[in-house]
Order: sequence, then structure tokens, then C-alpha cells
Amino acid sequence: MATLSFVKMNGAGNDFVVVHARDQAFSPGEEQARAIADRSTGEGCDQLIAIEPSDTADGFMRVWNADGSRVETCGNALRCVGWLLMQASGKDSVVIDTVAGPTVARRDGDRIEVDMGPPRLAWDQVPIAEEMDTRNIELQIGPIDDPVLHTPGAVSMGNPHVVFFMDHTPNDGFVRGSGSLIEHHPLFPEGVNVGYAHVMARDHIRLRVWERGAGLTKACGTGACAALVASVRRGLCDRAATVTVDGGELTIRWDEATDHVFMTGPVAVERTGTLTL
Ligand SMILES: N[C@@H](CCC[C@H](N)C(=O)O)C(=O)O
Repeated sequence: MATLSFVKMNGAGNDFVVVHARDQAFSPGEEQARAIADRSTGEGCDQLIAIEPSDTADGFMRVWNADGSRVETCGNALRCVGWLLMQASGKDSVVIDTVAGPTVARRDGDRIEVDMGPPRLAWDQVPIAEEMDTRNIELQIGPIDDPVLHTPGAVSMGNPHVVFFMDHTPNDGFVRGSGSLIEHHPLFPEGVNVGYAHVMARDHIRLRVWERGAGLTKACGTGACAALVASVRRGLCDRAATVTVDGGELTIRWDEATDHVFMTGPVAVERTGTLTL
């Protein structure tokens, strides 16, 4: 039996069990990852995170969703891992590698900013099963002549997102019911994270997200980036906005010069503990 220490953290309420796997290997199978993430019998989290050593960066971040599936990246976890690596090294910025590519994390007062890189906007980069304009994809839910949801924008931030635009903020039942359906829609061969954006002003979006492999979360960092990008592409928002999520506020900026998306927000440590595997 092996024991590994972990830190329970959250970024705007999106919570993680972060395992130190720099000196000791950590490669849980799907079932083990799901058991750790289970809120009634395990430690409980939206995503399980491992910080592994890297030859090219300050650390490598590996991500599992609560259902045990491995995923490319996680925006809020990048901010939490960035904070941990900065605390440990005393640096003010660090590079974190992921399956989706490297990210720079920096301190911004008591918040952490991450450079999420450029959004991927071609239909086959999201990916979507058929060629279509990712500003308004051909998808609708509900009766043909009066759909409840329709023509979302689609964006990859290293992981796939669709963003529906709404004139109100939907309730839990609506997000759970429609999100669980759309996550597995055949249009998305790798599944999809589902965002519901209520654009309140050109610099303010209220967002709720049903996450692929995790369900309704208090915040989704890549989802907030995708919502801003999709809103800008529809002419609804300026290139910088506050995105209010269930667990707090994220500041998202899509830089015109570099095409990179930057996300800034809070991180919090909840507790520490050990996992016995
Ligand atoms: N919470 C995350 C996203 C985690 C991965 C996502 N559920 C997926 O399957 O792509 C974030 O903050 O970005």
C-alpha cells in the first residue's frame, strides 16, 4: 500500500484533490479516480489532479474528471497548481505543462492569472462531427419551431465547449437535464462541456456550466474562456469581461495582439490529507 499527500483546493468553487506526484508515481485507474472524487465515500471533488515532474516546465499537471475519465486540461486547476508551485518555489510565475500544452501562471495580487493560449475555432479542432460555422452551430434542443436551446457557439480551449446564449440564467434542473443530454450528443465525438451564457453587459457574463465527466460545477475556467470567446465572435461582448459563475468571479481577456485568452481568479486551500492506495 502506498500513501500520497494531497491538498484539497478550489478555484471559484470548482474543487480539486491535488496529489503531489513529483517524488512518487501516481497513476490511478478510472475506478480509483472515481472513488477518490466520490463526494459521499471518497475525498470528493470535481477533478482529481496530479502534479508530476517535468523536464521542460515547473511541473506537469494531469487531470481526471469526477467520473474517472482523463482530460486534456482544466483552467481553474491550472490556477490552483500555479499557486502551489509558486508557493513552493518563491517565484512569481511558473510554467505548467499539460496534455493540451504548456501554460504560464502568474500572481496578480491575491489572484492567479493563467495564459490559456489561443482558442481553437475550426470545427474539426473542437471537435464537431460535421463541418459547420463554429460561431453558430446547427444544434437545437426541443420542438423544431420553438426550441428551448439553439445555435450555440463552439470553442476548444484545449477541451471542447459549446456555449448557448440565453436571456436569463437557467436553474439547476434545466442545466442538469439539458446538459447531461448535450454532453453525449453525437455531434461531439469526444463529448462536450456545456455552457449557458446570459450576457448582462458588454463586459459582464453570467455563466453556468455542465461539465463533461463532472456535471454541474460552481465554476469552469475553460468554460468561462469559451463563453467570452463565443460572445465576442457573436458581437455581444468586448474582449475583456467579468464572468460571474456560481462560485465567484473570473476575469477573462482575449488579447487581440497574441490571440491568447487570459483568465484571472481566486484560489483557496480547503484542507490537506493523505490518500492510501
Ligand atoms: N473544471 C475545468 C474543466 C475540467 C475538464 C472538463 N470537465 C472536460 O471534460 O473537458 C476548468 O476549470 O476548466
